[in-house]
Amino acid sequence: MESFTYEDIQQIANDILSKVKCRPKLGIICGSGLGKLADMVEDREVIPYNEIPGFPISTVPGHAGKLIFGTLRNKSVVLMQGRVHCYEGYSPQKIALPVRTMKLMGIKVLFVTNAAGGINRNFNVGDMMVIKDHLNLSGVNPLVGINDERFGPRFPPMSRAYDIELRKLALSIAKEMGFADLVHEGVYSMMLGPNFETVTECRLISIAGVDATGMSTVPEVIVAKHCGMTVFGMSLITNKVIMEYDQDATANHEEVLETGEKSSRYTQQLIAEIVGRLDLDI
Ligand SMILES: O=P(O)(O)O[C@H]1O[C@H](CO)[C@@H](O)[C@H]1O
Ligand SMILES: Nc1nc2[nH]cnc2c(=O)[nH]1
Repeated sequence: MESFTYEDIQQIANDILSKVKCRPKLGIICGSGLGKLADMVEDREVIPYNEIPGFPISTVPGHAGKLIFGTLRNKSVVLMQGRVHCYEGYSPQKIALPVRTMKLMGIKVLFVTNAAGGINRNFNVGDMMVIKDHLNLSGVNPLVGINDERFGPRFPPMSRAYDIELRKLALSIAKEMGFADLVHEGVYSMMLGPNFETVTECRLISIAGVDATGMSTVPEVIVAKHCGMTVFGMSLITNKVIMEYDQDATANHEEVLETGEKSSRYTQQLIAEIVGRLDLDI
């Protein structure tokens, strides 16, 4: 099994920090088609993943593969403009590496975003979902292997993974900003992918209480919680999943990216506003 020691990751974190002036406490992971979040960052310092020895490289369209350091609403941040997924062939441990690297760079709060298919029939394309919990249907877990207590405990709890105060803040900001009708709260599920769900899979997870489905985020959140980070998660609903047998329409990545292009404006505004109000001295 592929594994990375605390010292390996410390080395990567030190290498990265030696290249930038910024010392962020907040990390943001941009989902498919959500890389535009990086446009809000000022005083940028950019490092492509392929210039970071040991870092995984994004291979999927819509994931630029760059670390962007800078300021957002006067807060020092680092953005992952693009993530990696297990279906790209990376081990869950490799998926975990950027999050642990952020931890050892001093990140205390992690925002994770993703593009997801709407399972909840009340969700429309372009809506957002503040994640309140997740269902790991991927069959993988980045914490499998020897546990290094310097990261966290062998058996971490995963209830309340998504910070309740940040969830409340996001919903109240959406109300204040006049787009509360576009923002829901719900449960995200992760399938391994890369195929989109079958009709039966969608019906099953709907019965299980899932509101949106994707192929990412869960490994990052598990690792972030394991190492004590505060986590906020948000999905952009880029498509409605296919719930009827023999329906003509099919899910596709182009639609996912198109919706990201058209609708990520509100996601950007919401995230910027939350960041502006964060107390990062925690
Ligand atoms: O979860 P993110 O990276 O946003 O991307 C989602 O969109 C892609 C499918 O269109 C999959 O990678 C799925 O996980
Ligand atoms: N698994 C999955 N991932 C997605 N990413 C964006 N839309 C979808 C979807 O419908 N299903």
